[in-house]
Amino acid sequence: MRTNDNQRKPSVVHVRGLRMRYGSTDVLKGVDLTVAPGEVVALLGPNGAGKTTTIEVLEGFRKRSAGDVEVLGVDPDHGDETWRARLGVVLQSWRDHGRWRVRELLSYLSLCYEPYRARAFDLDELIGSVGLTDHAGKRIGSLSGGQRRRLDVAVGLIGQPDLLFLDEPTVGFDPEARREFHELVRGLTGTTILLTTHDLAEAEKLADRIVILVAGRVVADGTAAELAARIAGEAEVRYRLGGERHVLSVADSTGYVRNLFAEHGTAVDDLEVRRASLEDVYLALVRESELVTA
Ligand SMILES: Nc1ncnc2c1ncn2[C@@H]1O[C@H](COP(=O)(O)OP(=O)(O)OP(=O)(O)O)[C@@H](O)[C@H]1O
Repeated sequence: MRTNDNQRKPSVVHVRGLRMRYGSTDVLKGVDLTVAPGEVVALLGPNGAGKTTTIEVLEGFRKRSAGDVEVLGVDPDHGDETWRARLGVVLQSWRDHGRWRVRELLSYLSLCYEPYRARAFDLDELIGSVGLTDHAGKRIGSLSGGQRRRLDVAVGLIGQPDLLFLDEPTVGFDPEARREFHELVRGLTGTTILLTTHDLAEAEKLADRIVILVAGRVVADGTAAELAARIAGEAEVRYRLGGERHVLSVADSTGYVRNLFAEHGTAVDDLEVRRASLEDVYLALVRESELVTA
């Protein structure tokens, strides 16, 4: 977590018993979610689990069917312009404004936030912080996918938001652009972020806390290590001894390895201890929850 006294501060997002119904279909069935100031929370879940719906309710884009929701201390159904100006929203990449130049668009958008600004704002600093200084004079239509996404983030940050929403931010990125984007987000120290993603490595890299949503319900909420502890009874230990390969699952891997070395010393070779990855944890939790809700 990027701030150490989050527990004592009021939460940025506070959701209790959120329900959403489209026609006769319940899409959110009582979601509880808390995000503390400065925290980065990743919302994971299979297609159709309700992630975007949840985010859209929090952004005030959708009216919920039931439940208590506060974002920055305000019910999103009653959020005014001042409240809205405190939110940053990065939607899945948009393709408008191709003829505008980067700095020109950001400068124009920045003016819209001027009446709501509490802090000094430097446009070139923002452009620099998303790594677009060398592209500030370029037409938006000529940017690469990764540069375009940086611009999306700059648009999300232009109002100096207290809370930033990132909806599947790196879809379609090549590995280099993805890594650069992750560095960019990790550099936004102090900004509270709620992101959705299908990329588990991304969630693990960026998020302080992971919330897994399945069929409209939160089935897990914790750090990646806490989630792993929920299912990871055993670790896999692999090693080579006297030319023979050994692979086995053990509950106490540290104790096992200690005994192994005490008994065989330097004859043990190629040792690997593998704990459950976030992907193992995620798939186990989703399967378990789908069995319960089936
Ligand atoms: N306007 C709508 N009217 C009716 N049903 C809707 C509407 N919007 C979303 N849904 C349904 O609500 C469910 C949740 O959708 P949502 O987009 O929130 O899921 P998601 O977890 O974000 O999925 P994905 O990972 O595919 O983006 C889906 O079954 C979807 O079909």
